[in-house]
Parts: sequence; structure tokens; C-alpha cells
Amino acid sequence: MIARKLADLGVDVIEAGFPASSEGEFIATKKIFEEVGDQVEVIGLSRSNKNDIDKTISTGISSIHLFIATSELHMKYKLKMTKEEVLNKIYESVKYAKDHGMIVEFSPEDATRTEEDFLFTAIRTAIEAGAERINIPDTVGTMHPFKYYDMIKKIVNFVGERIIVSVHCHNDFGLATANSLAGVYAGAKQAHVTVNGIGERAGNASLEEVVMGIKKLLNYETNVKTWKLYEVSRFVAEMTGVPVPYFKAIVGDNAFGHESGIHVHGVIENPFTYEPISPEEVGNFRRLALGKHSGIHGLKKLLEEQGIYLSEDKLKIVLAEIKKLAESGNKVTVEDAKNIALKLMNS
Ligand SMILES: CC(=O)SCCNC(=O)CCNC(=O)[C@H](O)C(C)(C)COP(=O)(O)OP(=O)(O)OC[C@H]1O[C@@H](n2cnc3c(N)ncnc32)[C@H](O)[C@@H]1OP(=O)(O)O
Ligand SMILES: CC(C)C(=O)C(=O)O
Repeated sequence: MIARKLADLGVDVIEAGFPASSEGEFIATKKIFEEVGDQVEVIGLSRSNKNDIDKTISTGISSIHLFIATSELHMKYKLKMTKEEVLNKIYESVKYAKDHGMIVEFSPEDATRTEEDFLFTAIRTAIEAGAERINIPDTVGTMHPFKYYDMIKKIVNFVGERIIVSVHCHNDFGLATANSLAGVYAGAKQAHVTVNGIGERAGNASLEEVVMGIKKLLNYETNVKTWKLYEVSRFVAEMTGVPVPYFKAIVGDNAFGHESGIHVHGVIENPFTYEPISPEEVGNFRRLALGKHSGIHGLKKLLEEQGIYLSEDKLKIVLAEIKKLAESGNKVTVEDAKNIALKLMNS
């Protein structure tokens, strides 16, 4: 169901699963390919070994994302392999997948903590074996945008026009979106993202933020129908049981929420004063709230929407009541404002 939503949203690629990791992932990847493979590229994640590759191929998909770690830390403690062994694995696995007709994306896992010379050797090895996409994972989110920009720029120049460079950013320092945008600005043509930024630890770069950043901040185009972002976000939240944070950019319930009087006044006059994106553009909604920060303009508008028209003096009285209510720890609703106004009108 999520894959259908993503295909409809207009993403270019869905990484459907890791077929060798379980029967469920195998079936899901196969089914997703059968359901939406005619609309969107479906790719499967795989370690750099024959067993995982064979399993991925047997789902019927024709794109594979191969990865193996290249940092000293991961090679020594996790893989227990030498550099030479890792390079051999890269060459053999990419070549094997290519010989089976796959489109190959290769990731040097933990790329951003990999010694530079070795990283370039690993990338060159993957390309020589036939990889057509190189993904540069910031596996534990330790880059910052300036550094990641420089790194991606160098890699884009190194691999040339024929190879697509991709970015994959984790959010351990809250920089996944910023780093993804820095990578795209440096020439990456693909970004790995997840709906609502869900993922291991602090999560991955969020689809909604990266898409809107590319569109509005970099002024590049994607194929994503941005007005469906909110709907997809909520669908994934419901299916996963992982709620969307209230203050989440783009798709959070408060992403277009305004309470402060000065802001609400600005938005009433011209929404662009306090909304860099219009809520409709991402399928979200504007929410004007009442509270201790409210001002006359916003209160007037909310009451008039309820059919209540008060003089300036009366509005001031209602506003004072609202602030008092809010400051005593209550959440103030439009209904509260309406009741206060009606009481005043009848007194
Ligand atoms: C940064 C990332 O996101 S990487 C992708 C993360 N995703 C996953 O891990 C998918 C879910 N994983 C799983 O279901 C399981 O971990 C499996 C099926 C992949 C492997 O399970 P197990 O065989 O029980 O091994 P386990 O997970 O404990 O250890 C991983 C093994 O893979 C090896 N390995 C890790 N990465 C790679 C790689 N890219 N290429 C080859 N081997 C690798 C490790 O060295 C270790 O090998 P060992 O068993 O010989 O010591
Ligand atoms: C497999 C790779 C791309 C990964 O998920 C990571 O390094 O974070």
C-alpha cells in the first residue's frame, strides 16, 4: 500500500527491501515490483556476497543496491577484512550482478569516515566492475553541509557525467536534510530519503524536507507531486504507528500553525510573510490558534469566521480573557473565544 502511494507520489526509485534478510522482505520486494514496477524503478538492498545477490535477483527486480563498508573502523571490527579483501568483494559482487543483467548502485558504507584515497579506490573499483550509480552514505550522520558539499563535488568530478552520484544522509546531528541538499547542490542527481525521516537511530533524511528544499531552496525540479506529501506522510505514520512530530517541517501539524499575534496579522495580510511555502503546495493545512500570544487581528478573523462581529473595544476585552485563560494553563479554542464573545454581547 505504501509502495502504491510512493509510485503515485512520483518518486523515481523505491528501495523496497533487503530480500536476503527475511522471507517477508523477499516477498515484499517481489510483490512491490509486481505491483508498481511498471511505474517506478524498484531496487533491492544487498550485501556484497553471492547469496544476497542471488536472492535479490530471484525477486524478479532488475536493480540492485550493493554495499560494503570501507572505513577502517568497519573493516577492522565489523567485517574483519583487509582493504584488499574489501576491494575484491566490491569488484566481484558488482561484476556478478552486472553479469546477471542488473542495474547496479554501489555504496561504500561509512563513506564519510573512510580514508579519502581508499574511498576513491573503492569507487573506481565499483565503476570498473560496471556500477552505474555511486551512493555516498553518511552512515552515522557525522558530516556537516560544507564538508559534505566538498566531498560530493570531488566525487562528481571524479566519476564523470556517465555515473550518477547519490546521497544518503543520516540524522544523528539533525543535519540529514542540510547534508542531502548540500550534496545535491554539489552535483548529486539522486537522494536517498524516507517518508517522515524514519530510520535507524535518529532516522534518515526526510523525503518531504529534501523534496521541498530541492524545489524551493535550490530551485531544481523533482518528479514528486508535492501536494500529496502530507497525505503520504500521514498514511505512513498510520501504517507504521510512528507519529509525525508536531513541529516537523513541511508535514507536522504545526508546520503552518500560527498563534503569535504579529504572525497571524502578517499571514492574514499576506501568507508569505510567515509561510515560506503555502500549505496547499504540500497538502498540509494552515492552523490559526488562540493563546497568550494572540492579537486583535487574528481574534477578529477567527470570530468573524464564526459569524461574530465585535467592536474594537469588545475585541480587546475578549482578547484579555483569552490571555488570562491561556496563562492559567488552559488550551484556548475558537469555541472558548466564541463563548466569551457571546457572553459579552449578551451582558
Ligand atoms: C548501514 C546500513 O543500513 S546496512 C543495512 C542494514 N540492514 C540490515 O541489516 C537488514 C536486516 N538484517 C538482517 O536481517 C540480518 O542482519 C542479515 C540477514 C542481513 C544477516 O544476518 P546474520 O547472518 O545473522 O548476521 P549478522 O546480522 O549478525 O551479522 C552481519 C554479517 O554480515 C557481514 N556483513 C555486513 N555487511 C556486509 C557487506 N556489506 N557485505 C558482506 N558481508 C557483510 C558481517 O561481517 C557479518 O558477517 P559474519 O556473520 O560472517 O560475522
Ligand atoms: C547501505 C547503506 C547505504 C546505508 O544504509 C548506510 O550506510 O547508512
